[in-house]
Formats: sequence, structure tokens, C-alpha cells
Amino acid sequence: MSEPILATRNLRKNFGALTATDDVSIDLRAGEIHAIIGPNGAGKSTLIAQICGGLRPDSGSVHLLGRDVTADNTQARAQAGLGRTFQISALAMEDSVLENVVLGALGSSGNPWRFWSRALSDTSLTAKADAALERVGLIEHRNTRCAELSHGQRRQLEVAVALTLSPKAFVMDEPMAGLGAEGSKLLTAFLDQLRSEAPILLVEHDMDAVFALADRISVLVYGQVIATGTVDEIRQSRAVREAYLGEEA
Ligand SMILES: Nc1ncnc2c1ncn2[C@@H]1O[C@H](COP(=O)(O)OP(=O)(O)OP(=O)(O)O)[C@@H](O)[C@H]1O
Repeated sequence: MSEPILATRNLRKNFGALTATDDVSIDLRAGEIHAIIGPNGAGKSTLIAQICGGLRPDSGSVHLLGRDVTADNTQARAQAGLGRTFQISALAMEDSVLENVVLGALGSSGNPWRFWSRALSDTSLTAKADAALERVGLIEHRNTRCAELSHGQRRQLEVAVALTLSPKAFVMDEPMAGLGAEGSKLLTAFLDQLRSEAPILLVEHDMDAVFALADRISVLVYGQVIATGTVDEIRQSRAVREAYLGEEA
């Protein structure tokens, strides 16, 4: 099997006596959507933070395209090809849609703030931003203030921001959160085709979306991966039903 695009190896993180990440080794392979599910407090956000560089693990490692990036900060990982969308929106509400995409591309690329005014007249940057907006279906809103977008459109915009860096892997933290049925359907269709461009590690509570999209699912409970498998394997797993879905086996 080809080398995973993104991987964690024996990742561990303690908060005092609590082990929030307990020996987690997961792979994200080319072309796949790998969903991470688990009850509240299972350690999904803590795991994502270590993968993206916001939190340093106590032990274990993170690998991107075969390279150990454990010591790299968030920005370095973004530059190395890790595209991220957030659970809590990181958009600038008073700025336009286009400005948000350019700002995101700049911020992640490590360019200092003082070049901001020049960035908007940099046609290669704005062309890239427009291409990303076109892809997520927001091009006609390029000059709209972000605050005027619907919740669903903001989610699309976050994906556009991530797209500008041509990521090699995406990490998405609850992209469906707050979307209505129609919004979820649209985003599900979009992610479905996005996986062929870059695989997606997807943390998501919306089980309809997870079951519709995931090639593989890993189930996290008390910081541990208790099972990894296909949708059918996870649905049929006795351990998962007992530990997570709360059903009597
Ligand atoms: N900075 C912190 N200090 C102490 N404990 C923390 C910290 N961050 C998280 N925890 C604890 O670690 C455990 C895992 O939390 P985490 O937020 O990663 O879970 P989660 O699966 O993302 O939950 P949710 O689905 O509710 O977002 C929880 O028990 C939480 O209280």
C-alpha cells in the first residue's frame, strides 16, 4: 500500500491525570475521506490540534507526506500542505469574501501583514482566490461582506480559504455544524468530489454525512481508537455499538 499522506504514530497527550489522546495511530491515504467520530469529550479536538500544530503531543509523532512534522508549528504545516477548516469560524466578518480568501492565503503562507494592501492588487493572488471561490460556488459573492453570508456560505468560504494553498491533505473540524439539510447536502456533494484532489480527515457529528462520505471511520472513545473500518464494519462492530452508539449488544 502507498505511504499515507498524513499519519499519526502513537500520539499521546495528557491533561493532568486525564489522557485525552491515548496512543493514537491513524492514517489518511490518498483519495480517501477518513472520518473520526466519538462522543463528546472523546478527544477529537485534542487530536486535531496535535495534527495541525496547535498543541504539542507528550509523545508520538505526526507525519505529512512522509516527513515528521511534529516539531513544526501550524503555519509550517499549512505551508507543507495541510489545509484546515475550523469548528469555530476564523473568518473576518467585516471583510469581503475575496478579502477573506486572500487574507487566509497570505496568513497561512507566512507573508507578513504589512503586505496586505499590496496583496489585493496582486493579480496572481486574487486570481487564485477567484478560482477557489468559483469552485465552492461563491464567485458571485466575491465582493459581499462576510457578515452578510449565510452560515452555509461561510462554511463554503472556509473551504475556499483552505483551497488557495492547494493542500495535499485536508483536516476538517465539523464542517456540517449549523448547516441545514440543504446546506449539508451541498457540502456533502462538494467534499465527495474534493477527496480526489486531496484526502480529508473529517471530524463530524453529523452521522448521515459521515456514513455518506467516509471511506473509513475511526472511532475515538476516552482518547483511544477503539475501531477503524469501513462504514459497514463500524456499523456492525459490537465494540462500537457498546461503547459509542450506546446500544446493548
Ligand atoms: N486544555 C485542556 N485542559 C484540560 N483538559 C482538557 C483540555 N482540552 C481538552 N480537555 C479534556 O480532554 C478531553 C477531550 O476533549 P476534546 O475537546 O478533545 O474532546 P472532543 O471529542 O473534541 O469533544 P467534543 O465532541 O465535545 O468537541 C475532555 O475530557 C476535555 O475536558
